[in-house]
Amino acid sequence: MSDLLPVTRIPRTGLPPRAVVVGDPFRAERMAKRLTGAVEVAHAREYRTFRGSWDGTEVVVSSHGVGGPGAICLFQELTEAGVDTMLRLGTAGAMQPGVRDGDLVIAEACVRDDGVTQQLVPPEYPATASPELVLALAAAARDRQAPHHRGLVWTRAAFYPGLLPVPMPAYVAAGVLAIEMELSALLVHGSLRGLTTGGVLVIDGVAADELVGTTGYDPHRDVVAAGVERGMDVALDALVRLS
Ligand SMILES: O=P(O)(O)O[C@H]1O[C@H](CO)[C@@H](O)[C@H]1O
Ligand SMILES: O=c1cc[nH]c(=O)[nH]1
Repeated sequence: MSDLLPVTRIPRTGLPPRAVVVGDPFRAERMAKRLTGAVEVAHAREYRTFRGSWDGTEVVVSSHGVGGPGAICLFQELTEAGVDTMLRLGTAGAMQPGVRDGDLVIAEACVRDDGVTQQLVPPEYPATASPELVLALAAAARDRQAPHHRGLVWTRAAFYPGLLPVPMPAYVAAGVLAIEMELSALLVHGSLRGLTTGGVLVIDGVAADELVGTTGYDPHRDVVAAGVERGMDVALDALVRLS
């Protein structure tokens, strides 16, 4: 058997047990630059994996790309490698007034529209974050004075619209805070494997009807970049708080 896992090329042994996972491989690299003694341990496809330490705690930082089906390959292989705590730092569109660009949304649970976990477990099964990670994230955000909200997130597989109506008004009326694409896959995977999992998302625009019209979505703005920088510190601090 190879010493490397098949999809991500992560070594099967030797990784620390706590990880931050992000969508964008460049975000993983930027985050690794914050760590002491960072080394890249794997790079295959959209999956880049680093290890290093933050405030004396050894951590993994890994990218999972866009979309639940690809992301869950990383979550599975990190689990095979011995990681037992995974925290997603992503971006998301706001769904409620008062949830602003650059704010953090700490997920308590997700709507499971991820396009992959329906093939693993019945759709009624919940996608919930580990409460200790929710509280650690909230405490870290407070300490960093990062504007933040706690609540429900909609994970949805389709980014660009198609022909079918999107149930946005119902989920807005139901108080869902933000929409993104991978977190429920992580939370369901975590529950099925007995892991500690959670997520913190940086708001990068408003998820209105025109949500992902190619002119309406611009995550490449200073207000989002500043939020991502805060989100990285908050995510790493939360992992340290757990240890
Ligand atoms: O910024 P990341 O972590 O990639 O998260 C969000 O951004 C991507 C869409 O642009 C999707 O992956 C979505 O979940
Ligand atoms: O899925 C996503 C991610 C970021 N912003 C959005 O509006 N949607």
